[in-house]
Amino acid sequence: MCSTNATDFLRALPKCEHHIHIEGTLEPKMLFALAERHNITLDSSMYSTIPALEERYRNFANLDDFLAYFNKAMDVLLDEEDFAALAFAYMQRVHADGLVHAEIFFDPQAHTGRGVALSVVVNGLKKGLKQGELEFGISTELIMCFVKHLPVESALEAVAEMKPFVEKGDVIGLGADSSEKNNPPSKFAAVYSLARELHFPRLTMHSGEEGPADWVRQTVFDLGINRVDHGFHAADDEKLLEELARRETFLTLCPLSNVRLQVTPEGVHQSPIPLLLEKGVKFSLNSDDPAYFGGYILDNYLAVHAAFNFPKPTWRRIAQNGIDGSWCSDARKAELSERLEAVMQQWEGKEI
Ligand code: HPA
Ligand SMILES: [Zn+2]
Repeated sequence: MCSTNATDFLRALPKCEHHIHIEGTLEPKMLFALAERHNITLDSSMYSTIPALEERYRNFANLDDFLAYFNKAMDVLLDEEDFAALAFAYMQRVHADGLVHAEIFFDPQAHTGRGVALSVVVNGLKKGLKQGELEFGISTELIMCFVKHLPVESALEAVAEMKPFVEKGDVIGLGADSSEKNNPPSKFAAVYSLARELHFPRLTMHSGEEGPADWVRQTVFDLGINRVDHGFHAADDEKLLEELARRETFLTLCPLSNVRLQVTPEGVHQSPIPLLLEKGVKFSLNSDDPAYFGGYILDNYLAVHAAFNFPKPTWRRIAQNGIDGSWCSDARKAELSERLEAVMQQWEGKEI
């Protein structure tokens, strides 16, 4: 548990989120409501009641167990309005947490594979995000992820299909998510080569969530990707950490996700966050799939504070690194840095 002061301070910190799957914000309540709206009969062996589903979400055995639910739930997302509502609900929720900038993943193959047009997905998401930006002043970007469980050819097609949306600036980058088991980063080198050819401005990849430190090494050294989503197991290799610090590789950590997916089964205190700070590896704190993992962005900050009780200067450093590591304009970064400075001044001399 965190004190009221710590909660207020962490809420006030201008926070940036770089690892959030929009499909992972589909709350059970919205899932059931959309199923009803579209006359979809949910599979009763997975979806009986909202409380039963919430309870099931507390008991994931591993990443693949979670992915079965994550991928099934999306069946209720069908039209532009659904995607817009999903994106706007996320913006509304994180505004209350003090989020100021979000870089948001989505899985185009998971939708086009069900017959939903790519334009429906991107235009719907953009609509919801734009409404949220206007109402709450949160800046956002979209990053497509290809899914590692489908063939490389499918990922190549998905990247090629995204080209017009990248040219318009609607999508700024490529990531990779889904099942890590048996899917080393090197398998996907051609997908990133194509993204570079098509001038995707930004590249990232889920790596080292369940996979070993060596796969983080492959991601950064062999594929030349300098942002790593999770990157958790890099912490098993101190030499690698030193190299990541030297290269200013940015890790997007997800503390509550790691607990729910049994990466840190006993709690956030098992996270290597203090070691990363000591080694100078830059990272942000993120919610990953908040509807499934028991918390949005502030809950993740609070869980880290409950585990490590960091002093204010450490929190300032984490927040500043989150701003500096963002894929927004320098002007936006300067604005957010000023906001951080103002919050630190307000809190000067106060205990957290
Ligand atoms: O944490 C994750 N890892 C891999 N794939 C995912 N898809 C949604 N969340 C995740
Ligand atoms: Zn993720």
